[in-house]
Amino acid sequence: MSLVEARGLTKIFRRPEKDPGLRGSLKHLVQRRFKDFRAVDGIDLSIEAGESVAYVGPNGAGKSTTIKLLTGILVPTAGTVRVAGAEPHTDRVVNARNIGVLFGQRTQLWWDLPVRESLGLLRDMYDLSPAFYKQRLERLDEVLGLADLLPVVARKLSLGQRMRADLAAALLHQPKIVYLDEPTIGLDISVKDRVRQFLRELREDGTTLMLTTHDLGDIEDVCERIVIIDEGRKIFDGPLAQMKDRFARVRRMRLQLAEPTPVEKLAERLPDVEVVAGDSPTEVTVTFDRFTHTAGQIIAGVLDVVEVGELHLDEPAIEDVVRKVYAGELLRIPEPGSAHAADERSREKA
Ligand SMILES: Nc1ncnc2c1ncn2[C@@H]1O[C@H](COP(=O)(O)OP(=O)(O)OP(=O)(O)O)[C@@H](O)[C@H]1O
Repeated sequence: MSLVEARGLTKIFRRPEKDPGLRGSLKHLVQRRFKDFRAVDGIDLSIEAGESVAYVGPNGAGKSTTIKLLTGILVPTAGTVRVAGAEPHTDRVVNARNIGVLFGQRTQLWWDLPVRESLGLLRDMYDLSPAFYKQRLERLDEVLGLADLLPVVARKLSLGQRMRADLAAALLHQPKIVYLDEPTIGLDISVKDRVRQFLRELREDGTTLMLTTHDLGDIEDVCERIVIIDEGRKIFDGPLAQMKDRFARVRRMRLQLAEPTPVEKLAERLPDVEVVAGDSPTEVTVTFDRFTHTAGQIIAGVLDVVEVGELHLDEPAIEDVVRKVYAGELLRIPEPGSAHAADERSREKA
């Protein structure tokens, strides 16, 4: 069985529905109306021990709600969820021992206590033996540079220091899986690098990671797998490289031509494609939509006009794809070659 197993996971919130203005508010006071809203809508998710998964989607996609369902903070409306064999919302104590949680925007440290005392309280809550606690603190100090922070009161820590102390708090009991919500938000580059390096080490130690982030660097540096959700539904689940393949739509080909050729001649032969002259009269760059043209068609079109010496197909940037995810544009991109893609092409042409 996978470490995390969710089947048809669904969370429906009841939202008050009221007409605009004061009149609407007054009416709502006497005659309450509600509407169901599916924040998480039938998600299937399996995560194996040792995996590191980025869980991404535009604002309001349902990321935090999913994490809350997996951590047992929320009870699902429908579907099932098991984490290390336990049902998070019913087996709360067992679940708490198996998981660690870090919310980049909030702290789980006691605000007015030195970090050492917060960690001591967590040690007692998790019932850790003195030997285990000592060995854990040493390990966390090695990777997070914790020693300097231990005597400092949480509210006096800088954001980067607070994040290190919070990571230690989330990891003290050596959980099987750690959920990280925006773990590098607001950190400067050097602290970010340090946190990412630590997350990689954690992964190497065999800890399973699931993180939500808007930061491409976190995804590239820490995760092998990416799950994209939108409007509560999963729209992609696979390796990062595959995501690029599936969603990166615009491709760029740079060609070295056998002889100087006006770009207009090439453009005539390649309608719906952008042809731009390069630095020399024998260089051109062709930008095309991978869903409407293949690289082979582009090369054939150019060869009808002129011989080609060398060509180079640029790798699509993951950054472009992630930007589209956060702009909520991915839903509109159909699977290449699918009937839906053909429909969209004919719609675009029309
Ligand atoms: N307690 C609640 N009651 C009603 N609606 C809620 C509640 N919690 C979340 N929602 C709604 O559910 C949807 C998903 O919210 P969620 O916080 O999971 O999104 P998210 O993907 O984490 O977004 P963000 O990137 O902005 O944090 C949103 O439309 C949000 O308004």
